[in-house]
Amino acid sequence: MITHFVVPEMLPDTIKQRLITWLEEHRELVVLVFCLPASFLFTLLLKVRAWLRRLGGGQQHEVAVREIQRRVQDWNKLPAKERRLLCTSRPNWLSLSTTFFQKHLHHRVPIPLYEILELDEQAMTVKVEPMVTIGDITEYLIPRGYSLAVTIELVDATLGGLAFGTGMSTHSHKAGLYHETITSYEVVLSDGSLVTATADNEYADLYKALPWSHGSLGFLVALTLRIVKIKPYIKLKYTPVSGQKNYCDMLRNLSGANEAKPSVHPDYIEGTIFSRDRAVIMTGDYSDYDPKLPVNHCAKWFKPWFYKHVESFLAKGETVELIPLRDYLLRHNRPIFWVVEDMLSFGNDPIFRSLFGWLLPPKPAFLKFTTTPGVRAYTFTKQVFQDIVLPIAELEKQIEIASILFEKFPLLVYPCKIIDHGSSSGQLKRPDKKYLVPGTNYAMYNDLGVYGVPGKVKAKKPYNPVAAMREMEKFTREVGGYSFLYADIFMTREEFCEMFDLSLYEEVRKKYKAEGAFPHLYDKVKPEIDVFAIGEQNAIQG
Ligand SMILES: Cc1cc2nc3c(=O)[nH]c(=O)nc-3n(C[C@H](O)[C@H](O)[C@H](O)COP(=O)(O)OP(=O)(O)OC[C@H]3O[C@@H](n4cnc5c(N)ncnc54)[C@H](O)[C@@H]3O)c2cc1C
Ligand SMILES: NC(=O)C1=CN([C@@H]2O[C@H](COP(=O)(O)OP(=O)(O)OC[C@H]3O[C@@H](n4cnc5c(N)ncnc54)[C@H](OP(=O)(O)O)[C@@H]3O)[C@@H](O)[C@H]2O)C=CC1
Ligand SMILES: CC(C)=CCC[C@@H](C)[C@H]1CC[C@@]2(C)C3=C(CC[C@]12C)[C@@]1(C)CC[C@H](O)C(C)(C)[C@@H]1CC3
Repeated sequence: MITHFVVPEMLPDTIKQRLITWLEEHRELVVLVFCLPASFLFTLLLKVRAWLRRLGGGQQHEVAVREIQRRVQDWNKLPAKERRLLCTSRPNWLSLSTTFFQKHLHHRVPIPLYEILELDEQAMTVKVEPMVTIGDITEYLIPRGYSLAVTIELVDATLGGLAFGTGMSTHSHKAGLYHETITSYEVVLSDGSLVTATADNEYADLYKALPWSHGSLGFLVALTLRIVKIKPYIKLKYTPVSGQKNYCDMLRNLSGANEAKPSVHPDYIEGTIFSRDRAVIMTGDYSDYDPKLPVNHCAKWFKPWFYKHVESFLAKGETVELIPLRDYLLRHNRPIFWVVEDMLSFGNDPIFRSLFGWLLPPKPAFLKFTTTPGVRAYTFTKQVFQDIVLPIAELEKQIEIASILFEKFPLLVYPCKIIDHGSSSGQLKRPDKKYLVPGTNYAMYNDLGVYGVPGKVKAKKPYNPVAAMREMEKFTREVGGYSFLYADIFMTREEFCEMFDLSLYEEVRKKYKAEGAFPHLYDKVKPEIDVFAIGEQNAIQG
């Protein structure tokens, strides 16, 4: 895929074709000598930019918010014909979605809000501006002995983006999805007014509809999040399990899907599925230093990639080690879970790691910045990036279907609590009663992560990306699950409305005059390209 952007368009076709063939044959060399150093420089440039922004001192929160309100009021004064729908001016290449929302067709409003506003140790909350990243907040909270209740593993994700998209971590079987940890949102509505929405104030309907709204109801200018107390290490136990039912049962029991026993469920749970029949289940608890246990600084650049380290326990058997909290939270960083493996097959080689490990991972923003239409088509036809929230009771079926459709391992499993908030629950459909954990108001779901080049593509077997993804989405709808909307979706509008419950959302859009001001959720997250046509062209025929 790299080839398409290093070959200048103006070259004669024959030379261009030869160059492309050469580059494709030496793809990994191109990644090593061009892509990784360029990504490294790009990351440095972004850091300098952030540093300069800090040096300049941010605007006072109230002043910056008034400026956003003023811009929205000015937009209201435009003649109706000139009023294009509103979105933030954050460039799409900075965002962590695989789609490229067409911001240039919209009226872009800058949201220059990068500050952490207040830590309240009594209430155990932190108030932040929306462009604060996971990197910034962990840098601030961890030395003070706290962490967000749901800290996702990608340092570049913003706290606002996660609030309006969604987020989950290996602690989500206790804390739920990221939005369950948000206690209030401050939002600028389409008329320029500023409101604070909480679960029990007059804007409770807005509070419920904001998660999974992707900026289609208003501009977020501040949010308050729950925090938890931490310890310096995670005591992590790796348990290899054979037999699909065995590892699925184990994940259900550990996460509390069958019975709620909060004191016995570990703080962190993760499953890495290496084949239909073999998995390693990881359970972690906060811990102080224990001289009896080995300490593994697994995030250091010369260490084996985490999922490879995990895989080694299939042969070694059950093992316990201490992992410093930072290393635990960053465990999937260098190989971006297992995405980098498909770009650089020798990336986990000990010699490569010792010499060049520090160059990893390539920055998602760099990869997006350099994406050409050819690369974009390649990404969704020959690769798959999906996180899907599904009832854990159906875990065996999930694994069967994903392995038939994509032949891609490892698969990622994070258990996650989905709370039934009653009749007006927002965009997430209420969990089916049969999935509720007895005596509670929640059901245990899980994230199923499928990342990389499908085995069928590698083996040049028949593969139609659109048909495969639509099959996966159909299954998701049938069991009452939800697709993460940062990823490409292949549903029609009707199918989308079947997967999500948009009744409260549509009411809220009318009531707070988002209609005609912000794009509709479906329009905001649907792929910007004609996936059906491109998918058909790129399907591998049998
Ligand atoms: C203790 C700790 C916990 C972390 N937890 C998470 C997490 O939960 N989820 C996640 O996605 N990422 C986590 N990280 C990673 C962290 O977000 C990134 O390392 C950092 O914020 C930005 O990375 P960088 O490569 O841009 O900058 P770097 O060059 O790695 O860091 C810039 C500077 O900030 C310091 N620093 C970086 N992160 C922290 C931190 N969290 N606490 C104290 N000082 C820090 C570094 O020592 C350095 O001086 C954690 C890091 C640390 C040290
Ligand atoms: N572990 C996990 O849970 C992971 C989750 N993700 C996903 O990544 C995304 C977060 O990435 P990030 O790059 O930070 O976010 P994005 O920039 O992709 O923003 C996500 C959505 O929220 C909207 N939005 C963001 N900030 C504001 C604001 N201040 N006001 C109004 N709307 C706003 C964006 O609208 P607009 O287009 O107008 O900017 C966009 O539609 C989420 O979608 C999340 O699901 C990714 C990785 C891991
Ligand atoms: C719930 C959990 C564990 C989520 C983890 C999700 C990550 C694996 C995803 C989130 C964003 C993500 C899809 C991304 C990519 C890889 C997988 C990521 C990092 C990449 C970098 C793959 C290459 C693509 O061309 C492109 C650059 C568009 C994307 C960007 C987002």
